[in-house]
Amino acid sequence: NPHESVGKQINYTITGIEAGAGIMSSTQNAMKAYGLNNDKWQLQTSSTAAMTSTLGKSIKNHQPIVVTGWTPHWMFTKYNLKFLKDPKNVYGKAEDIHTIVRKGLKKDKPEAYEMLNRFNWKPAQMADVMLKVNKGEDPHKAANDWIKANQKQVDTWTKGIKHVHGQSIKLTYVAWDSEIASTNVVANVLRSLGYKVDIQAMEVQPLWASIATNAADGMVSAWLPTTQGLYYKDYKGKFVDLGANLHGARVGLAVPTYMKNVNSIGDLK
Ligand SMILES: C[SH](C)CC(=O)O
Repeated sequence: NPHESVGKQINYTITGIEAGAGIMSSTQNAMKAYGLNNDKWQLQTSSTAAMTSTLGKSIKNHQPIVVTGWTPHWMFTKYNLKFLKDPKNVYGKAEDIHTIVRKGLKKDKPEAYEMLNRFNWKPAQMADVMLKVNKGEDPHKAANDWIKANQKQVDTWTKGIKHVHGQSIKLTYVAWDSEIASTNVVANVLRSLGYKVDIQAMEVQPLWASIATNAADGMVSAWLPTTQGLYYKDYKGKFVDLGANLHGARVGLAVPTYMKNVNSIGDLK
């Protein structure tokens, strides 16, 4: 019933992803900041796959829904979505995705360090690989196809770095479509330098712990400064931040564009 408050229409539920994701702590902050925090409101934790499938079903049935959303992500190309304005700037401005490596990597594996330090690409390029994977292509192959189609740019990440033999690299990541794309591209480029590369998916907290405990060599999944700012602070001093590998990402609450009268997070009340 369109005359009911939006909150009532969505059963006071914001459809989220896995609990430890930075977007979830930002959303809890947003619910407090915008007064969506009485006992009726809930932030549903599930997984990225469950969130995108619930989103797809709601859109198919033209139903109202509010999800934790981010770009680059295929959900913004596949569906007509809009971010809700965040006048209190709880989610932060445009986010960057940083490359984080373990202390000591530069000394132990200078070639891998150098390549990881140079890795950088644009949101549209990440979205390219993501869309191929979403269409069912194997991530390793989708990454390889992208590398072949962008060989000149990829060569700038390895130019002058000598080939290695008999060395391995362990990359960790979170199985968000965005990081499946970036981690597979980086893994394939490291393989082209001669490394044996193992990539392992996990939740955000173990991801940061894997670098801080030297269990892994590096990761390209750090959404900063706001989204994973808590982890950055918790593990300060136990990792090396190689800076942004992608600028202009964005995190927030998103709704289908057919929810005409909802344009700011405050409109949900
Ligand atoms: C789901 S966003 C890509 C990143 C995060 O929430 O930590």
